[in-house]
Amino acid sequence: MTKTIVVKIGTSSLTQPETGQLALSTIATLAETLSHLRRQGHRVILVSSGAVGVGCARLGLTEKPKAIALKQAVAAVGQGRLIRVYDDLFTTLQQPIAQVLLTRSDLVQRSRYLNVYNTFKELLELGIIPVVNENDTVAVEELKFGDNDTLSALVASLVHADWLFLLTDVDRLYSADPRSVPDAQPISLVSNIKELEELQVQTGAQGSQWGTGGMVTKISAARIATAAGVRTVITEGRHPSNIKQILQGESIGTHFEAQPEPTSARKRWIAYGVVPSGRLYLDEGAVIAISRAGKSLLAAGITAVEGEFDSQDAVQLCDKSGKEVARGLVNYNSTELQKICGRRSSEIPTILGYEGAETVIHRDNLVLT
Ligand SMILES: Nc1ncnc2c1ncn2[C@@H]1O[C@H](COP(=O)(O)OP(=O)(O)O)[C@@H](O)[C@H]1O
Ligand SMILES: N[C@@H](CCC(=O)OP(=O)(O)O)C(=O)O
Repeated sequence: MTKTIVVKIGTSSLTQPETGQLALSTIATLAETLSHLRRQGHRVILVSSGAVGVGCARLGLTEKPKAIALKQAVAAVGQGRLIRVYDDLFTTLQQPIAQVLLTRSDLVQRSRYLNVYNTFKELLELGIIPVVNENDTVAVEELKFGDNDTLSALVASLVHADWLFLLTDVDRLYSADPRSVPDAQPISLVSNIKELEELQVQTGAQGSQWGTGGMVTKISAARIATAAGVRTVITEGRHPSNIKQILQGESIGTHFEAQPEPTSARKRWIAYGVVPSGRLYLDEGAVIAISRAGKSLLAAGITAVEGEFDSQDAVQLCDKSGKEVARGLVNYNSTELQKICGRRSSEIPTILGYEGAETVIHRDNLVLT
């Protein structure tokens, strides 16, 4: 049966750790594996990191630049090199590819989000493998995916993928970073992401020398993808052909099972596509009403409003400790909400001088995070 498969490969697998030069045999095997999957009729998307790493190697830099402008310039050098190598390899295998560079702002506006979706759909229908990366050269700090684990999960969610493979420089997830904790225990299956809290998995804050985010961003990517119904696997990038074996049922790497009832595409866009422009703090009753009873948010349950936003913008909904519990699109702007928070719906027309919406966030526009 045809499956939609998103494969993300990190810098640590694409480059040789000692020299920073391209790991050509890995990239060639990856191209062979993905072309093979295409020939079997699967729809394949590659999310490839490496622009900064490859750019550094090209320019003889021995570590990742910290200054943003330099990093953006280096990425521009590296992305060109990277796509050239991919195109040569895939062309040798008669497999057409396309370069898709995205920024966070491409997913913020619903119309642009749908546009990106349509482009992917068209490319996949044409039998092309899109090679995706963040457009590092133009991305601004406030509107960045920041890491390609998150980007690949958002792409997998957008295209309703069946599988997301996160290829990295460890063979699977461990109970702690195996580099610093030699007796860390391997984890093969995560049926529910909440299990990881119970298992007290340690992920450290950083990745390898050239990587971004380490295991933390892979787990948060698995959370986004599995909530969208995408089975996610963390496995070793050095052996991309493992993907074929995994698809045949072999237990390689760490598998995160997809949630049985994925949230709707529109709610996923609210949760992960849009960037929230403010925060609403809720009292306990409101938290229970929206999270357990699936109710809409009313002004009475809001204790404080933070940030400036317009009606229909996205905001975070937080409990009294500041922990985010949900996100949603508001029916009032921040000035109006400052006036009506904590007040009953029947009082709103008198306070504002006009009839407003009955709810602050309708449950159709509200998603638990
Ligand atoms: N619990 C853990 N299990 C496995 N690896 C971990 C864990 N915690 C931290 N890591 C580290 O995460 C690194 C992979 O992340 P990263 O360097 O960002 O890779 P990539 O470039 O593939 O995105 C591994 O090299 C490993 O040292
Ligand atoms: N977009 C950046 C990669 C960011 C990133 O997540 O890197 P990695 O942790 O190696 O997957 C680049 O192409 O260099």
